Amino acid sequence: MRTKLQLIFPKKPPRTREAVLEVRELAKIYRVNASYLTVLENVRFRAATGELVCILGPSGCGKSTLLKIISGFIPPSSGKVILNGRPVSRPAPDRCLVFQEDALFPWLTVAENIAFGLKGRMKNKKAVRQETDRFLSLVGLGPFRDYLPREISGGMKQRVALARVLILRPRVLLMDEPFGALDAHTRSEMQNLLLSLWKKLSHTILFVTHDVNEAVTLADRILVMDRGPGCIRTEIPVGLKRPRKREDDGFHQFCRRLYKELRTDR
Ligand SMILES: Nc1ncnc2c1ncn2[C@@H]1O[C@H](COP(=O)(O)OP(=O)(O)OP(=O)(O)O)[C@@H](O)[C@H]1O
Repeated sequence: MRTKLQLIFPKKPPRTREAVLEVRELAKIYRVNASYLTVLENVRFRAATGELVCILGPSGCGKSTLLKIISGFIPPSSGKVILNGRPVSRPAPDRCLVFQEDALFPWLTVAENIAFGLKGRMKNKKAVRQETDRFLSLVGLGPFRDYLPREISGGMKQRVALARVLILRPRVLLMDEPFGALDAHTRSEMQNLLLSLWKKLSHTILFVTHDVNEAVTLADRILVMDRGPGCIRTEIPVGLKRPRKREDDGFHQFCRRLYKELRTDR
């Protein structure tokens, strides 16, 4: 049965772009001591090439578990993840995961951290340097190329974390509350940076958050999850024009509707 809010929100327009990622009837059961915990049940959705999809849901609904399965770090108990027509069975550079606390290599400089994943793939040192410079500049860290991670701020570390995965040209970028530990101003700067990189590089992004404002700022489409066990309750296309401004009435209205959708007693 459709909820009241599903009736208020416009239906997603027909997808014109090819699906790059398909999650089919995914379930995950963890074994904890002697008992079993069903964390995900019947999760299914698709993400088109170049689409920015936010996954929004309460704590413990299985958002991180879902991203770990899509990245191939853990297997599902049943169901499948299909990327470009092929089932995912292990981690691969076509799917890169960025976490809230991204551990950079502390003994490498900013530029060396960004170049790290390229070295096994590109033999030509000049080409590695050129690519590294390009990504340093894309994330605004050109002047900091020789700094060590301990010498830069939390926001700058997340820029390095972003650059070092984007340089690998993943088909799908998986982001697990990547800006959750940043102050409000830096967080907003990082959201703008992510949007400008996404516009330039047009990769598909799955972005997990429990911040309604963040989801409305970023997403083409929001998947709202429920817990106990985790499933996708509804999909909401965000029809607001970009760039989105938080002070706009349309933005507020959208957030209010989403808050309602997230309430379990609605
Ligand atoms: N390796 C594991 N073994 C057993 N249970 C786990 C494991 N990983 C996660 N869980 C459980 O699965 C449930 C979902 O966890 P998960 O981290 O995926 O949720 P989440 O929605 O990302 O939460 P949050 O928003 O708080 O980060 C929780 O009850 C958690 O305790």
